Amino acid sequence: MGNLNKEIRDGDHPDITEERLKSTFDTHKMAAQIYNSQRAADRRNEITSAVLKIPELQDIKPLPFLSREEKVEEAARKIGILSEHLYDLVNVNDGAELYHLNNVVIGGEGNPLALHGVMFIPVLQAQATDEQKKKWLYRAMKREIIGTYAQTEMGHGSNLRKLETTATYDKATEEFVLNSPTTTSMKWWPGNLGKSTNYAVVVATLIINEKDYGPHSFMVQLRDENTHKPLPNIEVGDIGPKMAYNATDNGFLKLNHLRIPRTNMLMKHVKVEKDGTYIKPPHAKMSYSAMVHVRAHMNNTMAYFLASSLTIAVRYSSIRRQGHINPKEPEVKVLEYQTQQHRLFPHIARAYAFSFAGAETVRLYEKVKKDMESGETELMADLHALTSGLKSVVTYLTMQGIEQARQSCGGHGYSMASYISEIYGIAIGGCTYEGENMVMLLQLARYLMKAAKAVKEGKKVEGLVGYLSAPDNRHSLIDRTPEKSYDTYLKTFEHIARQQIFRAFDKLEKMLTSGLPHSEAWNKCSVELTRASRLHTRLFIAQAFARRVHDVVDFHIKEALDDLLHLHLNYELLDVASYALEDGHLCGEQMNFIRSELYRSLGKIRPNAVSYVDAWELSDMELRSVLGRRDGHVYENLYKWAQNSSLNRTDVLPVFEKYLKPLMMSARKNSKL
Ligand SMILES: CC/C=C\C/C=C\C/C=C\CCCC(=O)SCCNC(=O)CCNC(=O)[C@H](O)C(C)(C)COP(=O)(O)OP(=O)(O)OC[C@H]1O[C@@H](n2cnc3c(N)ncnc32)[C@H](O)[C@@H]1OP(=O)(O)O
Ligand SMILES: Cc1cc2nc3c(=O)[nH]c(=O)nc-3n(C[C@H](O)[C@H](O)[C@H](O)COP(=O)(O)OP(=O)(O)OC[C@H]3O[C@@H](n4cnc5c(N)ncnc54)[C@H](O)[C@@H]3O)c2cc1C
Repeated sequence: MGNLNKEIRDGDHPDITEERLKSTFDTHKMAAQIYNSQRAADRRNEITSAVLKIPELQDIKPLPFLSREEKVEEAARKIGILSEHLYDLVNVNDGAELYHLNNVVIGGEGNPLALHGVMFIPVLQAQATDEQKKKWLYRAMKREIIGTYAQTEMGHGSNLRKLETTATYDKATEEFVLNSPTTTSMKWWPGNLGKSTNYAVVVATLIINEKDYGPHSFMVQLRDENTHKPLPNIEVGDIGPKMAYNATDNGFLKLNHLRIPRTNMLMKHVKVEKDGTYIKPPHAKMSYSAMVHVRAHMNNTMAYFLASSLTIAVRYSSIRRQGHINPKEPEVKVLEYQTQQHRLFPHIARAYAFSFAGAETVRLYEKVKKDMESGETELMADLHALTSGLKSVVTYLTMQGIEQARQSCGGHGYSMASYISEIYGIAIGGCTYEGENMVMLLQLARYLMKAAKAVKEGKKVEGLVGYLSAPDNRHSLIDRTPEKSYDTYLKTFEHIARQQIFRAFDKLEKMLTSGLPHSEAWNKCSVELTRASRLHTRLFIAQAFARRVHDVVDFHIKEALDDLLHLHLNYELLDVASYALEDGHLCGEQMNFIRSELYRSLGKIRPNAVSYVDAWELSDMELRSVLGRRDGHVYENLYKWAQNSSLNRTDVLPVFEKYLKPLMMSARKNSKL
């Protein structure tokens, strides 16, 4: 097969060039699959090229060498330049392009407008009336004001019904009185709340005539638009350094009987009339739309984080030589070791899978969003279930994959020069934010239990849970069908998910029949319930991957994706096989078959490994990793990178005279005695 990777460059490390010459597919055509169209893939590269030509948009030094204050300032400096020139420099057209521009120029550690774009604008789009949009949304879109989404409190994040911030309606003045009555009621965590934003959508418990109506959204001006000083009755600040994501000022907010006009409650779907009459929304959870928005997009964000770490690890593994396979031959690239392949390749397949599952999720999200505009809410439950499960499974598996990528780089993986630790720190926030993973799995479990109940009652269920009422084979046909017939794999995944869903259902029913209150029975079944949710979600991911491969027309791309899918199905099935061994759906012989298919897949993927990660088209500027450099010249650049360390400014640090010298002197004196 001739080289299809057009990006062979003079001067690149010969070991990495050798990899690219082996490629069986055109990485830019593969990028079209990852980014869902050739146009989108082209645009990413156009944007990167435009940015590379603008000196003031380059990093002033590698980000790990910046202090927190410098990180915050750098992000703000760049966002200022970008905001001014967004259209003339790169003519950004949509959210995906904006996200890419942000990743290249600023990186994943955040910026003052992060929550403005990700939550503040979406919440206004979904929940503000036309009049409110005129007042705030259009100003927000022009960046005349900067906002965030302030929901979580020090004491409560998951259980929204117990938020302590109150919004009490005062009929006499037609105002809401917003109050943080306790320390734990302070808003705590919202991104950019600390120092950057001057407005926030604050989620507070609505009280009318002493009746609690649950969480509702209110627009609150936090700071003076000119001086940026906090307004009276408002205390606001930064919550301090975090594991990562430290260019972002996650903040706290204390409201002291702050009065805002009645018309500051976001009232597109729900209303409080002047006289205090409450008008319910068409669906009780419409006000949760901003969270669903982020959850729906998180698969792609996580795929990106995972792909970034794998790009670094796979490229590095192709130039890192250590040890021998054949003692008579030179030291091998560490990528030749089967353990290294097993450590990395299944995660490459997952990154692709998350991206394809993400594309399907965003499509459903867009449909539901459109429906909601006209008050249609039928698909909200499906979307909530799907996004809750995916959010949890994808963030968790991404965490595993990034950590494997780090370990696969040996000692240099632990250095910030790899940048993997920063990517890890940013990505794992996703296991917590936008719904703690266990909590979200249990949300999906509610949906699954309803479906299981319907099936038990003899009803047919459809859509995402349709397989629950479909015919099932007693034994898997996995090693009894022609090669590359994925139906048998998917049927085995279906069987596993179905069995676990009904196992959890039966356990729950048994406890309920024995007289246990529902919430107690639910808690006692919750591990089984979360397992059911994970298996259901992993089935969906495998199906989405198979659907995409099925739809691809280009022969080389289809073949390369098919190899990844084959690896994915075998690896994932081995990971969950105990469920199918338990009831004899799979037997020992089939386990051997799956294992040998997995090892065969690793060998098949190996020649294309660098191309699979190159296809994500992540520029050096965007990766910010010495190990992940596209040209493979790691060692000389590691040395250059270390020169940035402020500890190297002088040969002798003041601590020598201050502490080390006296320590050694006194030790020497003592040893002479
Ligand atoms: C583009 C983005 C990309 C990347 C992001 C990058 C940077 C951003 C960085 C950080 C952003 C982080 C922002 C945040 O973290 S904001 C705060 C997020 N907080 C949460 O997610 C809180 C999680 N908790 C909840 O969502 C809820 O409390 C709850 C767990 C869902 C429970 O709610 P509750 O009101 O008590 O409801 P239940 O009684 O449990 O359920 C009743 C009923 O309602 C259904 N339900 C719940 N939610 C929804 C929904 N959103 N849509 C539809 N239906 C919903 C639920 O299933 C149940 O239905 P039943 O039929 O079973 O009764
Ligand atoms: C980087 C980052 C950015 C954030 N940005 C924002 C933001 O912009 N705006 C905002 O409002 N918030 C933000 N948050 C807050 C975030 O949304 C919450 O921290 C998150 O929803 C989890 O809630 P919690 O902290 O209350 O966790 P808790 O609910 O206290 O979780 C603690 C433990 O309790 C368990 N648990 C809790 N409830 C249940 C249950 N019902 N059943 C079983 N187990 C349970 C959890 O699984 C977990 O193991 C951010 C958080 C982070 C880390």
